[in-house]
Amino acid sequence: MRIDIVTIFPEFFSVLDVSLLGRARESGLIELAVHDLRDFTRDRHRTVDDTPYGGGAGMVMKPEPWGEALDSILDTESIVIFPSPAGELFTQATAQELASEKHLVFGCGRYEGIDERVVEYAATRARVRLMSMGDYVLNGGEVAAMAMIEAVGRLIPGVIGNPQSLVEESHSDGLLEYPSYTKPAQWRGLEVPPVLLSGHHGAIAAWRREQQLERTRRIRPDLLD
Ligand SMILES: COC(=O)c1ccnc(N)c1
Repeated sequence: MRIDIVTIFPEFFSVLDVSLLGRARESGLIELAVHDLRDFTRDRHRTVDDTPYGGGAGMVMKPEPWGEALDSILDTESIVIFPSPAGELFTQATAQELASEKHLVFGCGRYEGIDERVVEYAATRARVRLMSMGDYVLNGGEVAAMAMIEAVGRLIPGVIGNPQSLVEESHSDGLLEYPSYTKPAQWRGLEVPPVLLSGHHGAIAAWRREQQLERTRRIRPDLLD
């Protein structure tokens, strides 16, 4: 998979050089490039924003630099993702879906957002989706893009060492994950549930499933609708 990110804070993504995704990039499983939107400006001050038509507080990102940036990146297989509080909710199912794409392009907005014509123009060149991480506002799309890149990247075959660990985690089967324990068996007067020490795999699987259902009912009943 190739991932391109357009942002005015390219240094924000240097963290993607380390850890899991860093290794995935070294192994060629993921090809990632970060583009500074200001490199696509034509004026001396490398201006990326201006006042909003119709008035209102704040500034809007100008369309011209975005047009030049997207023209240099997009191909027919690209899908452009604009992180936005006005987007569709990004879920594990979305991550699974995007993990099979060949080319993800993240357009990270700042200020009061990006001129809407950028989204309209991008849609003439590629598939476009606005994606939200939940009902809250951030200062820019970078944090959301980072979360989506991690959520998607870890699902790409070969990125995670043991693919089985992807099967038993929260939301992979629509439920919250069961609680996990490791040594020591007693810690500060707290015990590990005895069934987990029983070696009885059937009973352990049944207990874990019940824990998933109980937790989901208690914490995220909406997932059971
Ligand atoms: C500027 O972007 C945001 O504020 C944003 C992006 C994605 N999800 C959100 N909940 C907010």
